Amino acid sequence: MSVSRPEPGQDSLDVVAIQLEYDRSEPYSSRIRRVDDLIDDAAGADLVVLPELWAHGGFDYDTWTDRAEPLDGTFLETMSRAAKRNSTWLHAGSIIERENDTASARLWNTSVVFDPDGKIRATYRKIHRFGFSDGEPRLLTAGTEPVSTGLATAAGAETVVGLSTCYDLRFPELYRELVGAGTEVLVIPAAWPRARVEHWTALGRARAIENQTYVVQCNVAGVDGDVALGGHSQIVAPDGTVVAAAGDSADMISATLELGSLRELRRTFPVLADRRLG
Ligand SMILES: O=C(O)CCC(=O)C(=O)O
Repeated sequence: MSVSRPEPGQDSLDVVAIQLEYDRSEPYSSRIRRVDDLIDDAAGADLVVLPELWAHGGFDYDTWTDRAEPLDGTFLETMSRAAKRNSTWLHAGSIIERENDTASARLWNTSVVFDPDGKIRATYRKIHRFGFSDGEPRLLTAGTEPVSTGLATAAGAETVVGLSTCYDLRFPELYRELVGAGTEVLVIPAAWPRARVEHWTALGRARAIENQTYVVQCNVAGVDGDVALGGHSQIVAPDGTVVAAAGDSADMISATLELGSLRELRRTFPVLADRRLG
């Protein structure tokens, strides 16, 4: 992982997380067009975040092989144009990424981050696959590399964003690695079920507090097949305060991330420096 640490400063970052709701009757192409318009509604943000597998369907396993795309596929081309049109950083959530056109091609659950020129600046293949003996472990290859990326705004703010996806949230050791690489903002797209939504909100706050990072969690609402999704996207400050929160249905939440305050907290309450293991 190669990232540079930002210079200290009183920078801030305006973030919007778009909590989507969809059902399987909505055609794939219409869903993409609808979300493309929603990205325009977030115009002015420095960073726009979408949920995990929102186009491909978080639990729509039977469609994954057909819908899977390479990183230069048409769906991500649409996301690239949206980032460029709005001059925004866009975390496009994740896609089912296809390795190549062969029948034995590997598939990954891959998050993709575009810069305001519409260029891919980071991709992250989900390391912890959800489903135990079914779902992701059955269909997808696990990622192996933690990924973070530098992010700079036109106004001069600079930070490092650490990537992870949904079930990863249960594995705190991943976040320690990301923080070791300079991460100040954790972005976590998800398709997290309603049955365990308390875990989603509590673990997001825990990751923020223990790592002294902002945490941007973007979930899906509604019902995907027979799975009720949890919604409750949230943006958490490094002291654990929830600064923006969504409810049970489609929503757009926003917050200004005060990077100067984060750096001040780390300076005045330097718990990360007291780590003894790893
Ligand atoms: O950990 C959980 O409870 C949900 C995880 C999940 O739904 C996923 O990673 O897709």
